[in-house]
Amino acid sequence: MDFDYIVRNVPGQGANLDEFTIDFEGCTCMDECTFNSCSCLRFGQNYDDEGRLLHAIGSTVPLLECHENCSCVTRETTCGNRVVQNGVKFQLEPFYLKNKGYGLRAGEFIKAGQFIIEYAGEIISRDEAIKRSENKSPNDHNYILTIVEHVAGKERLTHIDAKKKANLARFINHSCEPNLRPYVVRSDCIVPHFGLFAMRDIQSGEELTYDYGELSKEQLISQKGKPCLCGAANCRGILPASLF
Ligand SMILES: C[S@@+](CC[C@H](N)C(=O)[O-])C[C@H]1O[C@@H](n2cnc3c(N)ncnc32)[C@H](O)[C@@H]1O
Repeated sequence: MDFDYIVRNVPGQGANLDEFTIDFEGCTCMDECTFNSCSCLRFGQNYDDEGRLLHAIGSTVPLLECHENCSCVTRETTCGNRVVQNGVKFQLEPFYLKNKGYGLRAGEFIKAGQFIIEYAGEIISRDEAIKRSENKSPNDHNYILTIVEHVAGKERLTHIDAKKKANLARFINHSCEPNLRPYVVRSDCIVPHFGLFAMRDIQSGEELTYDYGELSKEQLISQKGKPCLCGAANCRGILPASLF
């Protein structure tokens, strides 16, 4: 439980600092930012009036929020296209589970589509991610999350290590039948945010979980890996563990 609390990603070993600079052109909306007028919403409206995600579950369209360079910066508390950047709005509670270590649960009722938290940590290079995972014993918890994106025919990997610098998202366990869905979100710079949204209504006290991803080819063949203890009827049996 020993880590420095941060609210958003910070550059770590090997990170490209240029990717953290505020770079995107902003929208020029004089009024409300909507699908018809706002250049940040060219892929579609992101949120409803209550800040709930509108994209269909399973959509791969990138989610772009308004930012520092947008004219709505003067209305940033009311602009409806700023949700992930405004941070956690619900009571979230770390708690101890015998078999999985710590987990995170909802401290209040949360409606489907609401933003819960982003997985924040140190952004590190691929080499550093390999080095850190090699230095870990197989039974240690893994806190390195890799975002895989396909941009213009190329694979783009972002490694987020929440071991030493993190927010409460580091406590969220995997489930093969999760109640949260991750979404890649960008606002001001190239470095993506890993936003977690409620897939359905969540009751106070329910453990929050998301699916850590597909099993790698090697895992599918060998069926080796950490046993998954999510308890879901459709449990795949092992924890998705591939870094890349
Ligand atoms: C990001 S951490 C989650 C928080 C962690 N349980 C803790 O105590 O800090 C990921 C690690 O939690 C454990 N874990 C998460 N989901 C699990 C599951 N469904 N079954 C077994 N272990 C799980 C694994 O050790 C995994 O590497």
